[in-house]
Amino acid sequence: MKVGVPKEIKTHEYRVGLTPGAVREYVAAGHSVAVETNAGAGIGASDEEYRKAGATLLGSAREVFGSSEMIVKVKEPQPSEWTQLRENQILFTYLHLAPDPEQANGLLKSGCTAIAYETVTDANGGLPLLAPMSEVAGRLSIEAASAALKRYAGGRGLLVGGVPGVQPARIVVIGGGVVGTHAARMAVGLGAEVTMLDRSIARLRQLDELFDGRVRTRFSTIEAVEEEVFAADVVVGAVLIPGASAPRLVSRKMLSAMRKGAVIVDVAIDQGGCFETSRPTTHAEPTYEIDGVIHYCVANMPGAVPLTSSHALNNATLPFGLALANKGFAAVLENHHLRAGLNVYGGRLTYKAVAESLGLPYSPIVQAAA
Ligand SMILES: NC(=O)C1=CN([C@@H]2O[C@H](COP(=O)(O)OP(=O)(O)OC[C@H]3O[C@@H](n4cnc5c(N)ncnc54)[C@H](O)[C@@H]3O)[C@@H](O)[C@H]2O)C=CC1
Ligand SMILES: CC(=O)C(=O)O
Ligand SMILES: [Mg+2]
Repeated sequence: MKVGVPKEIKTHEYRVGLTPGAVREYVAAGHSVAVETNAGAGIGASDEEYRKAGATLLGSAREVFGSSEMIVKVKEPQPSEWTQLRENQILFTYLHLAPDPEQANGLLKSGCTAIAYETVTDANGGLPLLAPMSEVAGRLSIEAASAALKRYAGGRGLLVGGVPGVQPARIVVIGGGVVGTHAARMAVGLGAEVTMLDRSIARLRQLDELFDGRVRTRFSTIEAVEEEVFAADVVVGAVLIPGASAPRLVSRKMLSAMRKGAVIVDVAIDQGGCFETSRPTTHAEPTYEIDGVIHYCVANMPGAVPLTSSHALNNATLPFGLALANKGFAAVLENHHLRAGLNVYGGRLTYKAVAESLGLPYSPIVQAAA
């Protein structure tokens, strides 16, 4: 198959869809890979390294889109990219369509076959192509909170771990999945007082064991969220209902009763965010303030550490990408984990929670492929 890798164009996005190492694997499997010049600059991978790995370098995204049967990216396509996608071309990338009707419309119009990393599943009930970036974003969330808590940044002026004799920051993590767990690991490591909330009692039991009593766990109800948020110095939003818009768990009214100078890091912003007052920000201007509370809502957090993130992402996407390159759309029909990633096919939405969030018709894949 002809595989194409354009350079990422989202603000301060430095990751790349295929590393030179991954290109080598595709080429070894008999595929041709076209890479846009400078696509790997953000991870220090030169055009020469891509050439050595067996790629053909092309001077523009237009040539890459125009000549490839499958496009492998990192972030959701931007408006100038939707218009370059065509019928039956496979797009393999993060999409986060639920809160993004414009992108959804662009992809539906293109007729492309779009497989979203974030809804591909594995045999353990996990999301294997979201997990590596959730690990990164979870860990980064505490770095972001720590920066925003500084007084000059508008925060309360708290050191996350405190010092002997002075209490540390109270960090509340809503959602105890991959992001939440990695946020908690960093927060515990820095010496914060950590509370995790989740809707799954089974998950709360696992977290209790994992952290050996070092974090408090709490079942997530409106009352619990309210009590915890009011007493928090930092709140990390880390909930997910796969494919769907994030549930709004912290209202504007709750926010207004929070401590002044407290920080919220809404990692779930790529699915629309779990605070009523969240709106997506970029690494260029990551924070804003409402009611004295600092909001950090960067939708592509792992883009800030592209070297770590591109390798972690490629490790996870490689087997799925190779299956797509080897078998084309048949791979989607054959493998139910890859099929769970199919969000758009032939101008129809094939992922139920996405269609419901957007208020658009849903077509089961069997019907869409008929
Ligand atoms: N902003 C960014 O750069 C990035 C954002 N993300 C996003 O972070 C979010 C979380 O991702 P993961 O941790 O991988 O998901 P996950 O599926 O591993 O964990 C989500 C957790 O939320 C819990 N949950 C659902 N509803 C809840 C509620 N009402 N109250 C409390 N907990 C609830 C679930 O039980 C689950 O344990 C997703 O929206 C993901 O797309 C992930 C990576 C990067
Ligand atoms: C998951 C996601 O949105 C990201 O890695 O940018
Ligand atoms: Mg988006």
